[in-house]
Amino acid sequence: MISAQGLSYSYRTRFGTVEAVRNGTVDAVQGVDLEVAAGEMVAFLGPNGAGKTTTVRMLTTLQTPTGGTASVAGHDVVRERAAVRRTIGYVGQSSGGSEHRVADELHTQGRLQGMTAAQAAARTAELVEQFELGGFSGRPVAKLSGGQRRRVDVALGLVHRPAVLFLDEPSTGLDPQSRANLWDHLRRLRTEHGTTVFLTTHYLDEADLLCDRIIVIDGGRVIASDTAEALKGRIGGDVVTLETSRISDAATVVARVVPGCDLDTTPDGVQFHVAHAQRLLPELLRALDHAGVALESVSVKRPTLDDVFLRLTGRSLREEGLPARTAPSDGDRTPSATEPLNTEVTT
Ligand SMILES: Nc1ncnc2c1ncn2[C@@H]1O[C@H](COP(=O)(O)OP(=O)(O)OP(=O)(O)O)[C@@H](O)[C@H]1O
Repeated sequence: MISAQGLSYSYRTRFGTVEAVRNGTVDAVQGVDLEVAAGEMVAFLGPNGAGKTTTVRMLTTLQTPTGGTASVAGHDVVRERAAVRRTIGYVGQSSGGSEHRVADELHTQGRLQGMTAAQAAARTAELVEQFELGGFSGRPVAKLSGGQRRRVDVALGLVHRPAVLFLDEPSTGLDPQSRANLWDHLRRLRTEHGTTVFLTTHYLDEADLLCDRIIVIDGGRVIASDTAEALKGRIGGDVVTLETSRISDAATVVARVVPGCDLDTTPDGVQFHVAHAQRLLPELLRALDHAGVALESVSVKRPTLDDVFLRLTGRSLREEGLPARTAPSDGDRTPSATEPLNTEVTT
């Protein structure tokens, strides 16, 4: 349903503030290959600046790739833009919300998609019911809570019954309850309507709990693609984390007591993977004590997606200080959360 081969995008920029900058360009997406089957719900996971939004904007025809090819439902994203736009819904990163009433926004979107007034009214009623918007469909979108507004955003992206829905960070800024509620709606969309859903996120739990498959992107390249379980299975064994200020001494002791273990240092200590951690801890703790390495904490846990990311990239998705957004290049602009896709966009 979604297919990309060697998809790439380089921004022209006047300010070189990220490591990916080369000769006045930022290589934001560097040869992405991906395949998403009909009816799949896929999370596109990666840290800030990994290239998620840029990839989605190319797949949704909002930006023209500078390299590679991609198609959605068999339509090329460059040569058959209009056909792609008819097939997809796109919900961008959260907007402030308009001053128009929820029902009017849905109705207008239906009319923009070429429906008659009667068809738009019927579709509005359907979506109000499906997304439980009835309690506030007469209120201005801008006056809704973040979770309510996000449901309206998703409903707006679905007015024309697209076969594929793209969502860019759908739950950023939502409280846990609103996020769970949105996830329920997205799950129902897939199970009841067979919609293919492709969402970007940097929330590990969202990718883990909601999606059939996870594609991990980092530095503009896909570094993994599998189910959450299979990705976690790659880690093998328990994850042991030792918090200490004596990081290199702790690493030396761990390497001696658990030879061949996969050892990483973190900002607060060391982390390694081993089968049956509980059996080796007494000996390890004695050795650390003997070496005079004081520990602030010890934890043992089953692998998480963050451990997978740490293994793949050598750093945690939760780390601060990941690449920041550079100053926009000339001609770029940000779409509203539910930009009508039949509007031509210059990139
Ligand atoms: N308009 C732009 N001009 C120049 N560089 C840009 C522009 N937009 C994004 N970039 C850069 O391209 C890279 C990828 O950005 P992108 O927004 O695709 O990442 P992302 O994974 O969606 O990040 P986030 O999670 O923060 O939304 C980053 O290095 C970013 O700074």
